[in-house]
Amino acid sequence: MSERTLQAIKFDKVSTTLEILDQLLLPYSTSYISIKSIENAFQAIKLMQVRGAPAIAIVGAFAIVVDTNTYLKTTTEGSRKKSVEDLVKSIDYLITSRPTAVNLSNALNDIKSLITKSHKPADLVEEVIYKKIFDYSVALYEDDLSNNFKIGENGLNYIKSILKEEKFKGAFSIITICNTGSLATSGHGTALGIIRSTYESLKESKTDEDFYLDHIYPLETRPYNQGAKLTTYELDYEKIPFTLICDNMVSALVRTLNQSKAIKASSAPVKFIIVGADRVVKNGDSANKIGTFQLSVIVNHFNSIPNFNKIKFIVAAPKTTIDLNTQTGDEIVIEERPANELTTLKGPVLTENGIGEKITVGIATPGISVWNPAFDVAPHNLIDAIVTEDPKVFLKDASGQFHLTK
Ligand SMILES: CSC[C@@H](O)[C@@H](O)C(=O)COP(=O)(O)O
Repeated sequence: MSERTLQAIKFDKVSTTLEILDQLLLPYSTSYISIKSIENAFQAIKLMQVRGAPAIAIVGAFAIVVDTNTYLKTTTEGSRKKSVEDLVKSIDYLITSRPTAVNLSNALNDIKSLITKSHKPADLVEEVIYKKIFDYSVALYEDDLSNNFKIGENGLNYIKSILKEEKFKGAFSIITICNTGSLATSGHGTALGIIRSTYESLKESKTDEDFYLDHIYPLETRPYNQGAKLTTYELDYEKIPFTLICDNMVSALVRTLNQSKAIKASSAPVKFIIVGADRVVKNGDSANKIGTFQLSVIVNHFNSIPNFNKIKFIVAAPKTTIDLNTQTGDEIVIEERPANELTTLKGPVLTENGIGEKITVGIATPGISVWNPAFDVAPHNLIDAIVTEDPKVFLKDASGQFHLTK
């Protein structure tokens, strides 16, 4: 295996080059691919070589930078033909690569308005436009990174406050779905960022009276297995103790652990389910990887049992994922993925000598009808807290309503 890394996006400000870690090859091989144009980015995002709401927005923005730079470098002032209208059209095309995550459309619409505010549609693309796109994209990347560390800290403080309020003592566990870590963002991550920050701060009990984070349960996250392939890769890299489970093992795991029975890995009860988001709308309904909704239902079921060890359902996302223009989750467009992502599995042959060629294996009857939504929506009434970079964690008021702000 080539050297392991958690850096999903590499943008070189001096040479104006963009490379992304090919997430379809992880965890078996670490290889970067070069993104040289808007079309390259469209394909990489659609194929999920880069995925995760913040990461696709950043790659989309940097791809416009690279594309525009190449155009300006390969044309002279006299030979330029690309108009602002042409550029806006290609940005609109890039937005369609993945519809559910709002970060991509937010960032690319921001870039469009930056350009159209100062230039008319027929104006030619020139250096001053490039500079605006460059500055915006670099700030998007840097802000995402610093916001993720704040999300981590704010999530940790929320977790501590809940455990103190409950007078909880001893070891606890966390369940998470999909991949929301460094690979899905500019670094550190959102839900996985909270897990990182919490483990860093609460990895061991300082006194018998303390609580500490003992174990993480990442879900496999069918059908694309972002949890099995990517979250386990990140947790293993960081040496955070974890045990992989399938998506359909959550209820059994929670019932076992929270009734003080042990499994081989740990006996620490599950106190938090922490998920990322692709779009958090005005009332707090949150779209995230398919399977997230059922997690919120499971939490609700267990929390309704008297004397059961209570669980909090937390959504972690930067404010760039909040969409105040959409009122409820019913209005969110859910991306549907191709049938073969459910009926086949792709991966390398694992041989005694290491990793062999990549193959596709069938796991369902060929040609059958398949429904393959990439996301679902956890309703706000089943969400306890929405953690952003803002130190004030969003909680519901007495009537069960969130009041989200940008
Ligand atoms: C910080 S990433 C938040 C979400 O984008 C993440 O949880 C998720 O659902 C990613 O889905 P994916 O289909 O892998 O792009």
